[in-house]
Amino acid sequence: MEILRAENISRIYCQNAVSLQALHRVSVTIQKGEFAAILGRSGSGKSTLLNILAGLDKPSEGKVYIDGTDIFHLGEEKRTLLRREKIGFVFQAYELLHSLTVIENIRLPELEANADYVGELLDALGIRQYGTCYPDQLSGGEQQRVAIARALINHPPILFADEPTGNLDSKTERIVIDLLKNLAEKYGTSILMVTHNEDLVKDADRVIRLEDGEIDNG
Ligand SMILES: Nc1ncnc2c1ncn2[C@@H]1O[C@H](COP(=O)(O)OP(=O)(O)OP(=O)(O)O)[C@@H](O)[C@H]1O
Repeated sequence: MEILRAENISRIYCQNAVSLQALHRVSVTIQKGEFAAILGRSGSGKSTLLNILAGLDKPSEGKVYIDGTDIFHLGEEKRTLLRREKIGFVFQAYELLHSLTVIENIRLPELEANADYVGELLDALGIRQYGTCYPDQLSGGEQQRVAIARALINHPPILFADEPTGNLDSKTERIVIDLLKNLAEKYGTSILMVTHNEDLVKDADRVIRLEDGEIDNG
């Protein structure tokens, strides 16, 4: 069963009267529960593709279906609601709110979140002791674990992660990737992770290689 299907995605950026084709007719399908990695060099279009698949940016051409819904056929408001219901997003730079505690950050996308589930995520990610701390008091790896908990709080069927360990040392990177994988397996979440690190893609069920904005099937 597929959770995401993208058909012939192209993205052209226009800047200073110059246009740049960042993606050219990229098609991708992600199955329920699958852990897929998008691998490619800097500038190959990885972040552009991830942002479009997550509905954060619009393609110049092409369609994206999440759980069967054509997301760019929806108006802005409905797309935001669909994102809230179906998508979790983990950013390289964590993007936590520094004036909120760890627990407040985690609950932010889902203020009605069940307290037991918040506790379960805190335990699973080994951050229960930091619940009332502020992000600045935590290490980078700990902050990324908070960001993963926040991304999972709404039980999304698909989790997008853009270089989630890009700011971490290799030991912490391993811990974060293992946690991400274990949680996704536990909750049946699909993961689509962008990386340029060949070592990390060994964990993935499937690797999608991007080169100059195109899928490299070679
Ligand atoms: N907002 C933008 N305006 C204009 N050009 C952009 C914009 N965002 C990205 N680009 C260009 O599109 C191409 C693809 O960029 P993108 O960030 O998707 O690649 P990437 O593979 O994620 O790179 P990195 O690994 O360095 O993050 C690059 O040539 C980049 O300069």
